[in-house]
Amino acid sequence: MEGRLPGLLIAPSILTADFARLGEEISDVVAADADWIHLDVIDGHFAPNITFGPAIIKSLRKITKKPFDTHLMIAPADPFLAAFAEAGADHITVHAEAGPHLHRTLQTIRGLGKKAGVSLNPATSERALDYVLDEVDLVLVMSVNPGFGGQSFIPGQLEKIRRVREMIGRRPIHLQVDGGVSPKTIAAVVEAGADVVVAGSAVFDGGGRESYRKNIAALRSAAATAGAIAV
Ligand SMILES: O=C(CO)[C@H](O)[C@H](O)COP(=O)(O)O
Ligand SMILES: [Fe+2]
Repeated sequence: MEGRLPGLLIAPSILTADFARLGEEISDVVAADADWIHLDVIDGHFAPNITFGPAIIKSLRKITKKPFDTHLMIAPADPFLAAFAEAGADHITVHAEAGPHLHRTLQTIRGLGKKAGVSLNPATSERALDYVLDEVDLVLVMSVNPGFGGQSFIPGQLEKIRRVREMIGRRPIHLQVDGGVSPKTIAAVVEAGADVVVAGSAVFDGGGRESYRKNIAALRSAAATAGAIAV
């Protein structure tokens, strides 16, 4: 497909969707060519917002078979991993800052039969991944501080994305970037090494599947110009 970067996955974040019509909103982004559905779980303790938990995810599971990419901004995460797995999460990503036993947490997620992800806040070094990469299926670099959609991309995170890409080497690990990704920033993110981008406000703009289709297509074609766009 013209303007489409092979291998790039787009994961719309439902944080900026209309929560009164969440099922329809998910059907609409699926119809609009989303690859994964990114579910932001926030507890008001680890990050300053409160969203939803396993019960909502279980209901949404009926809407689509697309991978549910679950971003846990909660601490502690360990007591809730089984509930998110049972609710239908496919990927469970925890924050490196959320608990003292990251290695054990990642082993638990894989033991539940799910893909294990680690997320890094903007102030967290990529060195937090040392000694756990063999337990990881996905690294999520936050390009905003966690909690809210619609924030501005933090350009300093591009250097971290490049370093994580180098650390991953030939391992089969996705490198995902989340926060402030738009047609203006996506090329730089992809050029730095991301193969999965999360986008909330850039996708859920306009309302309805035709707008979402245009928004996702705009992200894909901007990504395909990697090299030409600065942030
Ligand atoms: O994890 C998140 C916030 O904590 C969201 O996934 C992220 O902010 C997406 O929204 P936007 O693309 O509007 O920045
Ligand atoms: Fe997220």
